[in-house]
Amino acid sequence: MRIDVVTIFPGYLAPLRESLLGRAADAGLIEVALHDLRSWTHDVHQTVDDAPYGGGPGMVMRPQVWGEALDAVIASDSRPPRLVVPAPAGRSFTQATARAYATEQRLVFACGRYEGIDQRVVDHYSRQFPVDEVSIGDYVLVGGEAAVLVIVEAVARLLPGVLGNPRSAAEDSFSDGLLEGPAYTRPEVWRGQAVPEVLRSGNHGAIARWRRDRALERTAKRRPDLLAALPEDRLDAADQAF
Ligand SMILES: Nc1ccccc1-c1cnco1
Repeated sequence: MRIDVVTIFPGYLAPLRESLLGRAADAGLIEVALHDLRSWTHDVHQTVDDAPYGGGPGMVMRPQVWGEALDAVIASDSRPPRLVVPAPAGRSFTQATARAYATEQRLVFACGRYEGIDQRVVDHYSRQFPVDEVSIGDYVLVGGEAAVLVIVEAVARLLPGVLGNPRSAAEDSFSDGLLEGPAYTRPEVWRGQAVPEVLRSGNHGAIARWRRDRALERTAKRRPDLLAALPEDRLDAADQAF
């Protein structure tokens, strides 16, 4: 997979070259290219934003700069892109989104700052490629860069060969629609707290049941919305207690 990120703070995306993603890039599983939006400005101040039409607070990013940047970046590789624009008004980015993005040959991220990017940029490219405005949560960031780090990590870990243990991608939180329950490791007792007996019993059926119950309990308490969204056939008779 090829990933391009256009941003006015390329240094912010340096972590994409570290650890997990760094190894994946070295192994050629992911190709990450960072592009400084200001490279496509032509004035001495490298202006990327301007006052919003209709007035109001903040600044809007200019369409001309984004158009030249995205034209150049998209043309730099033959793989057809999905353009992803992190935005507070975007559709929610979920594990399902991550799974869908993991099937793409190429993702091009446009990192907006200030009050966003002139809408005509998204409208223009939507006529040529799939364009998604996505939100990673209901809070306000200064720009899209942090969201790109989140999205790229969630997507890259699903790519074959990126994770050491492929099973964990399939079994992690949200993959069965529930939150993961509590996890324990040695020592057996720590500050007077013992590991639940069942986990040391060697009874795999009982352990699986206990883990499912803890996941259902935690999901019912912390994310009842996830429980309500579960398809009927995903809950068996023993689950009905939640
Ligand atoms: N708040 C923001 C400001 C700028 C670009 C993205 C966001 C965002 C993305 N997901 C939540 O917020």
